Amino acid sequence: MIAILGTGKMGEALLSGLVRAGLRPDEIVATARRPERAEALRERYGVRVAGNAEAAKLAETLILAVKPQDMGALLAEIAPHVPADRLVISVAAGITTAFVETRLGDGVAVVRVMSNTPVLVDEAMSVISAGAHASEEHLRRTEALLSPVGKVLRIPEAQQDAATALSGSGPAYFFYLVEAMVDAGILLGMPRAAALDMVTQSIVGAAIMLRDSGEHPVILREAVTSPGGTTIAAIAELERHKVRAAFLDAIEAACERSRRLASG
Ligand SMILES: NC(=O)C1=CN([C@@H]2O[C@H](COP(=O)(O)OP(=O)(O)OC[C@H]3O[C@@H](n4cnc5c(N)ncnc54)[C@H](OP(=O)(O)O)[C@@H]3O)[C@@H](O)[C@H]2O)C=CC1
Ligand SMILES: O=C(O)[C@@H]1CCC=N1
Repeated sequence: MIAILGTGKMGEALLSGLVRAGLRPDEIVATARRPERAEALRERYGVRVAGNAEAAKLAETLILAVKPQDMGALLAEIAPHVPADRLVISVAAGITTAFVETRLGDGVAVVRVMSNTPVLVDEAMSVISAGAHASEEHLRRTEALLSPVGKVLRIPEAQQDAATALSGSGPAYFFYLVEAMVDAGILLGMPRAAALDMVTQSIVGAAIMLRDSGEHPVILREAVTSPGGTTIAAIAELERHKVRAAFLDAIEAACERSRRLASG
């Protein structure tokens, strides 16, 4: 039995992925703070819903998916009900494995995960790190849960905040970029729906080329950039507006925020 504690956006994305991957709904128990939310999850997926303490007792694997600010309260609530042989997977930004271990005690195995919302389309990027008591087997169990919904990479825990800033938040940067490009299309008099189609297909095509060609992004960009042409006119403006520097600063800020999240 797998429990998802705090089934909001990320918890539900993971839950739907587990169901798509073939887990039976009766092998999953979900918890939520509001009864109407729990009821909606039960109706949508046929999973069992329960309180946190009951779910912690029932499941061998617990996925903690509350916001970082709510993690202390959740751990205090479940600590008396988590036997030492459980695997506890935390997907919260900024929450260290030590934070969870200290509150659950007794050598419980903790794996820290940073995934992202493309889990909804089985294209997640999930990075995982073992806590002090998590073994190779615990990492394998975590990989088995996450690999049906995307790519999984093991990283040292010291890199988790950087990964949160890059791939955890990453999809938001691309959506933001799409919004901006569609607005540019509107500025040029393009209908919104057509502009969105053009930008979406361009980003999908570019992403697949990046993933499947094995080429460096610089090579792929240079192939689009004709001497004296349109692309270099646009790139010159992006450079003039320091867009590259803005990305460096933005992702550094996200990493710094991740580091501070556990303290509220
Ligand atoms: N969204 C994303 O792209 C990503 C999020 N994450 C991480 O996932 C976690 C959740 O984020 P997200 O899904 O966006 O946030 P949400 O607010 O959508 O989900 C958190 C859920 O937990 C519920 N909750 C809070 N406290 C409790 C409790 N004590 N018992 C049961 N349920 C509780 C909340 O209930 P209520 O609705 O009543 O507040 C809410 O539904 C965060 O830690 C975040 O860092 C990681 C990667 C990507
Ligand atoms: O914005 C956040 O804090 C969460 C973590 C990574 C993506 N969303």
